[in-house]
Amino acid sequence: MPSRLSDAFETHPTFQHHHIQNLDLNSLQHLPDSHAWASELTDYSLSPDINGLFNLPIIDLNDPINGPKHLVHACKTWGAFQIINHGVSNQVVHRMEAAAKKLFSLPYEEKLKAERFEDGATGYGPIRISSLFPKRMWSEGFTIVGSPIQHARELWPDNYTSFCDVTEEYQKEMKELAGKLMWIVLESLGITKEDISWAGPNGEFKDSVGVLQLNSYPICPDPDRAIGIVDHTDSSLLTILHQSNQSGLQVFREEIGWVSVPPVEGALVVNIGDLLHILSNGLYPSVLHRVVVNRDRHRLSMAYLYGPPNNVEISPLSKLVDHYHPPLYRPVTWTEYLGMKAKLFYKALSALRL
Ligand SMILES: C=C1C[C@]23C[C@H]1CC[C@H]2[C@@]12CCC[C@@](C)(C(=O)O1)[C@H]2[C@@H]3C(=O)O
Ligand SMILES: O=C(O)CCC(=O)C(=O)O
Ligand SMILES: [Fe+2]
Repeated sequence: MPSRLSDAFETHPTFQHHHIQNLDLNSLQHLPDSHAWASELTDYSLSPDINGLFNLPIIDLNDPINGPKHLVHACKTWGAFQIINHGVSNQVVHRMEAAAKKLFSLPYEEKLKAERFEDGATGYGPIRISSLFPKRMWSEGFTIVGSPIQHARELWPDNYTSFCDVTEEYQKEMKELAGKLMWIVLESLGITKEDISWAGPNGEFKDSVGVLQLNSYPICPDPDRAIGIVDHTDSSLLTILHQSNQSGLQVFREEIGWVSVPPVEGALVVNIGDLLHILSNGLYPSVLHRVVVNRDRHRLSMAYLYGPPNNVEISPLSKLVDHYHPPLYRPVTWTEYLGMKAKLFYKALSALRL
């Protein structure tokens, strides 16, 4: 039985296709065939005037009256929302953003020194799911599970501590906010601290695990035929996302389509992931989202994927289950679920259906 999150990466390595070469996206004048997706991908974006009719709800965490009301609606219909007054200082976010920019603007050969291994968790490279697709995505990633010290040493032998300090500070802030958000979301379902033993005696989610995913989307010579990150749901309980001041993120709404989420200065985007979908017995479904790229401006994002402690089995909360609402999913640990996702991808959640 795997017990650490990184075991999921060792037991389920994702192999890169031999026929797709590693390319430095930042230097390409034309879209190579390896990155050219069928054009139906980006065709489905809403036109700007229609998109303006559908706005991802913005929730003020300091508003005890309207906040919770908007939250329930957002969780049920969008699977995502933006938050303001979240308590994370702008400085911390901007320090992390600057560190990420510094990393991605290194020469390609330098970045490869910090490459993520096929069976590893931390490091530079295409996102983990990219090997499941015949085409490459127009993005570079840097995944951080725990401390990035070994990889930072490769990149900046004489000055690796500053990158580590900034990520540590950011992860700490994110973990605290994620715990806070968990209770806001859970309380909206009528769940209290007694209902979740793994949250710890004070409900502080001390042993919960977070993964920091930095994403860079270089300027793209042919954005209509490329995709930054293909449509997916996150495996997390919830994900806290900072997007730099450049649009690109889209969330899928049934009967509407792909809605763009314009960046709001100082706001963070929250996505519901598959594990919260399971925990809420499907009441709060995980959100399908993707990233489109553009011709003029580089884009950066930082996603904090928050999950339960390793070894904790997530299953529909008993308070949400009764004779009329039978449990829809069988119990699963995050590690086990990541392994399923690496094999089944879109079908991973339904494979857990009872
Ligand atoms: C703990 C996680 C969760 C991962 C895999 C692993 C490390 C990085 C996460 C992401 C981040 C980018 C999208 C995604 C789909 C990907 O390819 O890598 C995510 C995936 C998941 O949510 O399933
Ligand atoms: O870049 C973004 O806005 C989204 C990134 C994302 O979906 C992820 O890292 O899981
Ligand atoms: Fe995502």
